[in-house]
Amino acid sequence: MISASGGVLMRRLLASGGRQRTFILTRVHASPGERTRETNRKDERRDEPQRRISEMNFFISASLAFFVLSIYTAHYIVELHKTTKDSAERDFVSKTSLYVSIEEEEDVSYSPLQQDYYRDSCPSAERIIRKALKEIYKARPSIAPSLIRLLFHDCFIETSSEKEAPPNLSLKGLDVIAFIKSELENTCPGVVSCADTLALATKEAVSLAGGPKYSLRIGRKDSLVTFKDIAQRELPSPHATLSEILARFASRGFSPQETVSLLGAHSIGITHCTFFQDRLYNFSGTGKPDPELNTGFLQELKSKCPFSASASSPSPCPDTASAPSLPASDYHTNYGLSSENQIDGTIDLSFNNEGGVMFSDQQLMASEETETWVRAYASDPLLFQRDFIKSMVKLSSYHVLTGPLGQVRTNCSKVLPLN
Ligand code: HEM
Ligand SMILES: [Ca+2]
Repeated sequence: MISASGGVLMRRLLASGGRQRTFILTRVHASPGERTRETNRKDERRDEPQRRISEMNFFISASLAFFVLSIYTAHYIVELHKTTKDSAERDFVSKTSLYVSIEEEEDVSYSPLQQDYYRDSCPSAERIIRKALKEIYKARPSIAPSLIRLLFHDCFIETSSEKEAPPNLSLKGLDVIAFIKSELENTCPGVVSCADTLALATKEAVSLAGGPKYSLRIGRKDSLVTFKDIAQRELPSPHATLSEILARFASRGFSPQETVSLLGAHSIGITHCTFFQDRLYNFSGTGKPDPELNTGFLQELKSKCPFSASASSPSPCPDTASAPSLPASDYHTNYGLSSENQIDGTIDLSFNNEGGVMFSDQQLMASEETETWVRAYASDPLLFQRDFIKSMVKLSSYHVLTGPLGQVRTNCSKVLPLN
């Protein structure tokens, strides 16, 4: 089993080994002192076509190094399979080896899921998902970051149907999952869960955006209940401090290192101005900008996100500081509408590839441990890729329901906000 899946992994990695890629993440969290060096390049990234290019170049590495890693990984999997007999021994081996495979970790920790769960019931499932997403991505490349974010929210709050929960209402990509699910229903009615559809579609999205390919075990079931209260409380805020962020992730079993790797996802996609406006105009109630923002960067951000009283004054909603993942106005006036209907401006999360635009991202530089990982990932794209994938697999498998514990929804669109 392990060597077989390792072979698949290897073929997939090799298949993508020839592409030229650019690594974007890494300057996102660079220190303020380093920001000025790139200020001359920033204007190039402002318009939409440029944004798409940066999305497509999501994550990466020189193809040669990528190649080498994939070979080592596959080799390691094969060797491991030959030499180990039980999981305790495998555990030992994986802890002492430099090259720990994603497959291996998944095998030990998430056994209810399987490599080929729909082999008999819906053999074309993965192909249907891949094909649909490829088409959609061509017309709408922003679907890639949207799905990655959707997966994070869905896994973090443990159910796919928090339709009444404000933080999820603006989540883009739900429509696409509903569409892909309807395609699956045409071929294999009632077989493939919404949770697997999302996990597999997100895997494709990462790859389409230029990120690494990975394999994912499947067989998730959909939840029978919603967790709207959990949804409101448990999603981290863009104003969260490092200790708050680490605590949220730790309570779900993610180490600081894994947390940093996951937040590398903020190297693609957009954020609304609302989520960092206080850093520009009224940081911590001082009436002044965040001193961490250097002058040039601050001016750029201000020109993208002009002062808006509602965003900069203390929130009328006491919960907003600890919970929301969408603009405050969504909470209070446009409840239920997509954030795309907002007047609020947006900015690329990779804007300038410099300091973190969101306070929560910048916070990763606030402790030695997390800063070390930010720098390590910034200087070693392969390490980042590998750890990001491992964390995505872990996230995709967090608290999954399997077997009789869950259901297979026939219609994911019931989680759509406007239905
Ligand atoms: C401390 C934890 C996190 C906070 C506070 C946070 C917050 C946010 C916020 C406020 C936005 C902007 C949304 C908008 O304006 O529409 C955003 C976007 C995004 N987030 Fe996070 N996030 C966190 C962790 C994560 C993780 C773990 C992932 C994935 C593994 C992720 C993936 C994304 C992506 C890809 C986008 C861009 C979405 C798009 O362009 O449509 N985030 N996040
Ligand atoms: Ca969920």
